[in-house]
Order: sequence, then structure tokens, then C-alpha cells
Amino acid sequence: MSSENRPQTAPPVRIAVAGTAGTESYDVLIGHQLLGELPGLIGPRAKRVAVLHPEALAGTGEAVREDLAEQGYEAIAIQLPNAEEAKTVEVAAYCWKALGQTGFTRTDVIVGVGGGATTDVAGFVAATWLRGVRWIAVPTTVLAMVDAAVGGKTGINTAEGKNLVGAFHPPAGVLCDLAALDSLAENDYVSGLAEIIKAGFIADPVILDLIEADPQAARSPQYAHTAELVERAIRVKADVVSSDLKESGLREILNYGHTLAHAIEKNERYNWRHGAAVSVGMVFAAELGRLAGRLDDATADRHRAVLGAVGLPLTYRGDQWPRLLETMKVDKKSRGDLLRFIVLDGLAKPTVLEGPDPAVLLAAYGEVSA
Ligand SMILES: NC(=O)c1ccc[n+]([C@@H]2O[C@H](COP(=O)([O-])OP(=O)(O)OC[C@H]3O[C@@H](n4cnc5c(N)ncnc54)[C@H](O)[C@@H]3O)[C@@H](O)[C@H]2O)c1
Ligand SMILES: O=C(O)C(=O)C[C@@H](O)[C@H](O)[C@H](O)COP(=O)(O)O
Ligand SMILES: [Zn+2]
Repeated sequence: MSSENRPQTAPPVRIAVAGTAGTESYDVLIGHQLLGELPGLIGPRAKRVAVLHPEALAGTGEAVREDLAEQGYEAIAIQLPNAEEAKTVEVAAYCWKALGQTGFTRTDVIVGVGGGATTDVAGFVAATWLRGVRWIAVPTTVLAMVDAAVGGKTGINTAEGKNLVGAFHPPAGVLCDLAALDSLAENDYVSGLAEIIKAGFIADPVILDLIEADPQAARSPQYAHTAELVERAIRVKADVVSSDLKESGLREILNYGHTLAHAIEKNERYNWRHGAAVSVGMVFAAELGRLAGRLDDATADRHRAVLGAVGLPLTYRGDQWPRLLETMKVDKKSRGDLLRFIVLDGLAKPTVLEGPDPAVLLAAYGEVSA
């Protein structure tokens, strides 16, 4: 794999995601100017295409729609609110209405152009419309490229918590155009680094080495190793979901740091970016692993070092523990009254910690309390 950012004329890197549980395999493409791939992925049977995009990408959404209309599709654009505000049942219902009014049939196709919030909703609308239509992800944030758009987890939030309603519905293809990252706000870019770092801790420590080599430079998509980081993180995710689409086992490792993260996001009424919450969640999980006697001090400390070096948060409000604990009980990994966390037995050795002693949980939270 090249350690340099790829020239814009180079052919895209293609990472295959195997189909499991009766789903088809698909490719994740990483490169530049990939929209020419869309008609091939949409396929010959589609008459209508709906392009779902966030408000921030109104121009891009319209450009994609126009391009598809020129190719002969009846193409509509559906604008969603930015970020987490899109992940509601009301927004999904707005999309269902637009599809109904357009006469969208089972051979028609949805294209989600945007960050993880947009691709989560686009996939969810695709999963639910007529009980499932084809969809294509065009992720435009680093987080969506390396994580949200790959693997077919789609969904929305409810008042009770994050991603509580959803479906496993893999896309027909994922187009990661690295040029999209140039317009991303710095805090959104850095937030996405949290999921890349997660991939480093659970499976591919070279990711950590590349970021630690120059954490300041790694905060920008212009970093010499950005393409390699994106590619490595996608490979981690693709490998996992290729063998366990429906999270019956291995896929739980991708939830590293997320048990606390989702509770923080809900507590902050989704005003924290997902990646920022995952950063605190991973420091917490590392402390939990250490206190449970699973994780060595050096690897636990490395979490704070690398996440802090790129500017991600490491702490959260100490007085919020009772509320966070309550929310964590409806985490999707919970079984009955049993709380379950992903922790590390060592670098790149993720495992499940079931029903930890409440005193250990509280002590781990003490280590991330501000
Ligand atoms: N399905 C999964 O497997 C999975 C995995 C990880 C995260 N997620 C979800 O992804 C979401 C977070 O995604 P995110 O970090 O991409 O944030 P986001 O989708 O909320 O996007 C952040 C902001 O950037 C804007 N934006 C998007 N692309 C842009 C661009 N190229 N230039 C300028 N602005 C742009 C968006 O409109 C938004 O305002 C969360 O809801 C999280 O739960 C899902
Ligand atoms: O793909 C997965 O599986 C993950 O857990 C990836 C996470 O980064 C992602 O945030 C996911 O949406 C969380 O899933 P959830 O099932 O805990 O809602
Ligand atoms: Zn995540």
C-alpha cells in the first residue's frame, strides 16, 4: 500500500465486501472523480433515482441529480437537515412521502451523498421503502468513508437513544471521493479520526503508528498518509462485516468505545459529534480493560496519548454518571440486565467484558471525569 496520497489520475482502490446472510457482495472504491461509476451501480432496471443529501451539500446533491437526469433517469433530490437532526422518524417519513409522490418502485434506487448521518438515513429509507430497495453510498466525510457507509448498518435515533431503530441493509456500492474531504470543517474531519483510531486499536496498529508520526499533520486531509489511513480503516471494517453482517459475534468489536459514546451523545442532545464521543468512550473502555485486569498500562495510556494528540476530547462531565449508566442499559449489546462492553486484552485483541462490577465501572468513569 502506498504511504503517499494517491495522484488524482490513479485508478481507484477497490475493496470488496463479501455478502453474508443472503446479501450481495459489493465494492468500496477510494479515489477521485468516482461519480461516473454511479450509472453502473444503479443498474439497467432503475427508472427513478432519489439523491438524499444534507443541507450543507445542496450544490453537490443538485449536481449529482442533474448528472443522473442527463443520463435519462427521473432523478429527484431530497434535502435532509445537517448532521444528527436528519436521523429522526420525521425526516424518514418526509423521504417516504417524496418517494411515494415520485412513484418509486422496487427497481428504483436511492443514492445517499453526505456524512454518516445522511448515509444512515438514506440506507434506512432504502431498507424500509417497499421493504427494501437498492441504495448506493457516496460518503463525503472521513467518518462516513471509513465506517458509516460500509457494512449496511442503517438507522435513526429515538427519544430513548441513539440508532435504536434501524435495519441491516448493505449498499450496492460505496464511492469514496477523497476530494470531498477538502471542504469539511476541521472539527468534523478530526471527529472522523476517532473511528480510524478505533480501527487501529482493535485491529491494525499501523494506523496508530501513522498518526503518531505527525498527529498535527494528521488533523488535515492533506496529510501525506490520509489515503493510506482511509484505506486501512476501510479494510478493517470490510473484513469484519464480510464475515458477520448482523452482529452475531465478531462485528461487536466495531462498537469499541461506543457504549459510553452513545450515552454521551444522547445526554448532549446530539450536539457532540459522534467521533468526539467515541474518543471519550475509547478512553473509558481502555480504563475499564485496565481495571478489569485485561489491558496493559502502556496500551491503555496510548489511547489518551494518540486521541489527545489529534485534539479529540478525553473527558466528560463527572456528575453525569447516573444518567449515562441508565442510557447504557439500552445499548444494543446489552442482554437482559447484563451490560456488555468491548475491551482490549492487548493491542488489536478486542474481546467482550460482560457484566462488570459496578464499582469497576464507576472507577473507570472516574478516570474520564472532568
Ligand atoms: N452505520 C454505521 O455503521 C455508522 C458508523 C459510524 C458512524 N455512524 C453514524 O454517522 C454519524 C456521524 O457521521 P459524520 O461524522 O460523517 O457526521 P455528519 O454526517 O453529521 O456530518 C457532519 C457535518 O458535515 C457536513 N458535511 C458532510 N460532508 C461534508 C463535506 N464534504 N463538506 C462540508 N460539510 C460536509 C454535514 O452536513 C454535517 O453538518 C453518526 O450519526 C453516527 O452514528 C454510523
Ligand atoms: O458497524 C458497526 O457495527 C459499528 O458498531 C460501527 C460504529 O462505529 C457505528 O457508530 C455504529 O453505527 C454503531 O452501531 P450501534 O449498533 O451501536 O448503533
Ligand atoms: Zn461509530
